[in-house]
Amino acid sequence: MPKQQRVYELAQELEINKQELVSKINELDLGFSVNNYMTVLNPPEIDSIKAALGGTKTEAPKKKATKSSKKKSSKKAEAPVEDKVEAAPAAPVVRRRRKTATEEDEATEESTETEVEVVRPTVRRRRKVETADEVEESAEEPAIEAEQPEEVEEAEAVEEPAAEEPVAEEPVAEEVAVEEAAEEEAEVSQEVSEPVEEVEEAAAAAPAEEEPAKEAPAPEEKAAEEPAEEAKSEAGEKVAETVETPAAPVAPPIRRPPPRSPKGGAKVLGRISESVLKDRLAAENKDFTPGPSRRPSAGGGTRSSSSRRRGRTKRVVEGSDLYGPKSRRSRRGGSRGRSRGRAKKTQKTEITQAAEHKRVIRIEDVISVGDLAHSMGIKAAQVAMKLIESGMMATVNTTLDFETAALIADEFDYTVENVAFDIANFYDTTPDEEESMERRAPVVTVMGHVDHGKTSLLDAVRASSVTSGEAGGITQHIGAYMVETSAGMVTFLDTPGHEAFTALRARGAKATDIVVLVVAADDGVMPQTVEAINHARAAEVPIIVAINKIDKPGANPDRVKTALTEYNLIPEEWGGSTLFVEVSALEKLNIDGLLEAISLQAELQELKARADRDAQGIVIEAELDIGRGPVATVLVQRGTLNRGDILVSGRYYGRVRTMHNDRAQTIDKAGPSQPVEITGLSGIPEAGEPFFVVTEERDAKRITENVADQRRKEVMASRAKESAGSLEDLSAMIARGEMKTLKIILKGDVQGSVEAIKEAFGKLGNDEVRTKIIHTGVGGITENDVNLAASSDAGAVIVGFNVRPDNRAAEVAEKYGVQILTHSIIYDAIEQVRGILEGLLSPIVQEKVLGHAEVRETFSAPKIGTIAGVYVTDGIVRRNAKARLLRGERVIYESTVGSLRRFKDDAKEVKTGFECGLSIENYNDIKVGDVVEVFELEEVKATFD
Ligand SMILES: Nc1nc2c(ncn2[C@@H]2O[C@H](COP(=O)(O)OP(=O)(O)OP(=O)(O)O)[C@@H](O)[C@H]2O)c(=O)[nH]1
Repeated sequence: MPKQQRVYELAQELEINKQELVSKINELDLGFSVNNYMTVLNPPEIDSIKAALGGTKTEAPKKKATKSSKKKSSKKAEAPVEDKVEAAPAAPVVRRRRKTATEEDEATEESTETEVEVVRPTVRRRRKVETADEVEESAEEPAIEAEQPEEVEEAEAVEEPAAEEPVAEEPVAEEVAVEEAAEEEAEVSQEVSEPVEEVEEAAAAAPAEEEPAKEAPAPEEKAAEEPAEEAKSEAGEKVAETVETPAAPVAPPIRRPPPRSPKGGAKVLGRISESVLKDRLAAENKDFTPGPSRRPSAGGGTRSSSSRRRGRTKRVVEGSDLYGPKSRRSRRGGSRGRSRGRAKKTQKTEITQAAEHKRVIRIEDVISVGDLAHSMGIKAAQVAMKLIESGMMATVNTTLDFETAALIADEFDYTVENVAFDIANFYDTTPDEEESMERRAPVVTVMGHVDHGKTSLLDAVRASSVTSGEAGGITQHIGAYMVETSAGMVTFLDTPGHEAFTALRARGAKATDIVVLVVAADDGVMPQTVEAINHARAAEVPIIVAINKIDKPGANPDRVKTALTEYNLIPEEWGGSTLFVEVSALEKLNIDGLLEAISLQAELQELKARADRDAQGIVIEAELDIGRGPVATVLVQRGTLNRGDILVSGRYYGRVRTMHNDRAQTIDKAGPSQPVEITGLSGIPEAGEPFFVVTEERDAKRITENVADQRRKEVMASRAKESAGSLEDLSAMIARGEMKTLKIILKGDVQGSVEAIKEAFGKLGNDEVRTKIIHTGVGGITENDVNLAASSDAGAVIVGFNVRPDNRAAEVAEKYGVQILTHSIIYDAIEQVRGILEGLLSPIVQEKVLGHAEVRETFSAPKIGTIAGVYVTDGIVRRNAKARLLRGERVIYESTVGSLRRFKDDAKEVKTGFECGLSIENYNDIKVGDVVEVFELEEVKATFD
């Protein structure tokens, strides 16, 4: 001490159950919460937990004793299960009861575990928990399995009773998987426990909610520890079976004395008669499938803890949105693991109607058919069938986008929720209450054709500002500034030019309230004027037309007005609704008139914002200042930005260290429509990137990390799509000279075949193209492989020999456009790669002679030059075909056939035996006796042979 501890370590120290400790920490409202028992606690947190849990320790010795004895018996039971389960005699239920009933004085959570064991064998559950723990600590990465989705399906269908598949086989090593498993366990436990209570009540047992296995008689525990392990295991299995198979013989229930305990959350132990249980479930309109390989409940409070955790997922930063992809992967892995475990445990599928709240499937943009089916607890084939019925060919690996997944899920009465990380979810888009808002300055952007006077007009406006002459009011360029007019403040974005405007708009940010369209009176409506109109229209921003340069002699404002009517910009005096102002930026004529028009327009728009809230806004521009680090000009759009606020913008965040207004004055706060220059960000955000303020720095960190991750993937995706969209694209790349090597990631089922294929690939190719193995490995194709392929400079293909991509890898490959080639015959793999390489070879250009023509006479034509009167001796002569002039054996000139005529008519081609006149493009020195050889070039696919 003092040192950090994980929750489970503290639980060990406090001698309480780790899940229970998680629940308690979150219940105690200590000012922090924990996600799961792997969460790291700081010394102060540890102290406050210990202080708050002072009373808990008193229970510890009992618990420990119970737990250890339970573990002991549980462990004893484990070993034989796998080998002897089939040989064991069936008498199970009683034995199970005995074992579980031994848990005298067991604390809340322990008793709930026991209760689960009533209906499902303890052995497996205990093992899963323990194994998961162990794996969690030891394994960094789940074992890669050459997992074929079909196998999963098969497994679901087989559903053999198989306690022998240890959960540790599954890649559940990661924390989140375990956590999720725990959550689900809790739910199962709760569901299962309800009937138990009922049974107990029926058996005249009183306060079912109250007490763990207090009444469990000691002899039963002994019985549980008897050497007849196999019988016990068998018992567990049998319990499971009898519960779901109505025809199975049912052992008579053993009634127990009503349990008593002052502690809440514990459940009464009692043996459940299958028929009673079934009746109970039937009464509740539920079905019961004992399959889920869920761990025993970690305590009476676990359900609430689980829901608390869910509740937290809705929090900005605790949500699943913020979990890294790694966690998500492990979650998936975990869920697959459970699926398989469940499949092997049950004899046959029973359709379990999920509770309403569980009928929501959360996906991140996409989901595979297999995963979707799994989430709905149905066979992938059913989902595939639905898709095929709707006209979409699908396999278990087909990736569905959110819309399709939602449609299909709806067919099965499920809802799909897209929980993909989207920073836009963090922007508060709910409008503030009308009464909380106050008038704000309009934000104006000046646009127009080049040289029509945008900059001059902005300068003139700035100079006209009431405050411009103030001492200390040295204007500095911060990309935006506020001008005080007689009608109030106006904010000008000093980003003339369409690019800046569109850059802001491209990010969905609407920074501008009014566009001032500058049109030079002497030049009129020009292409960029029209572009500006279109941009403003697209952004639904009203336009004020400033007809500039009216001081110029050739100025013709009416011509401009007339021209603009074509674009539906009609001045008021002509019956329209557009404000037109005639100005001279140079002479500073009527600048007030322009500002007045702006104020009038702003009034019409009733621009309001709430000031007393966290700031939100947009980055106008940002750059790196050598001395100050990243400097950003931001426009506050709602709320007030304070110095010291934690600001998040795209990938970057930081505490606002300094804040200056457009006159370089240090300020502490900035309200709506105010542009300020800030420092303190971790990087340079892009112009147009929205920003918002968060309270916790760690929230900012997590959000920006996710944004960075997401943007990286987007870049990778677009790059991969461009570069590795298809094999044809790869060929196109080589044609463009962009790739000379075919990068390959090679995965195989065994090292031997990987080595053999690697060697064979190495021999393919020639001087021009070759393979380059950038990664090899034994095992299934994983998301990492796909990421590697996608991030490879020129894209890479993945070759899988006797292995397939897991669902996640397939999804990501689809997303990034990474090619995955799977084979089970080495020869085929080699041939395909050879084919790709050959496709990458530059085609061979061959010459094909079309024919010859002998020059019989020559004459010259005005415009054309020398015309040769020729006789086609063989083949054909074609207009525009390539031609070379031969004099004897010498090639005199190479060009194309220009004009081609027979008598007075133009001809396309002339055949053997005919005469015609032709010219050779750019060559006149044709002589009688020369031969014109006509030919064309054709491309032939190159091969290595
Ligand atoms: N006579 C006259 N000349 C003007 C007026 N406004 C601008 N000019 C001149 O027009 C030219 C272009 O003005 P700018 O303000 O640079 O025009 P701009 O639209 O900002 O140009 P770009 O930034 O290149 O798109 C300059 O030489 C200005 O002096 C005006 O009202 N009257």
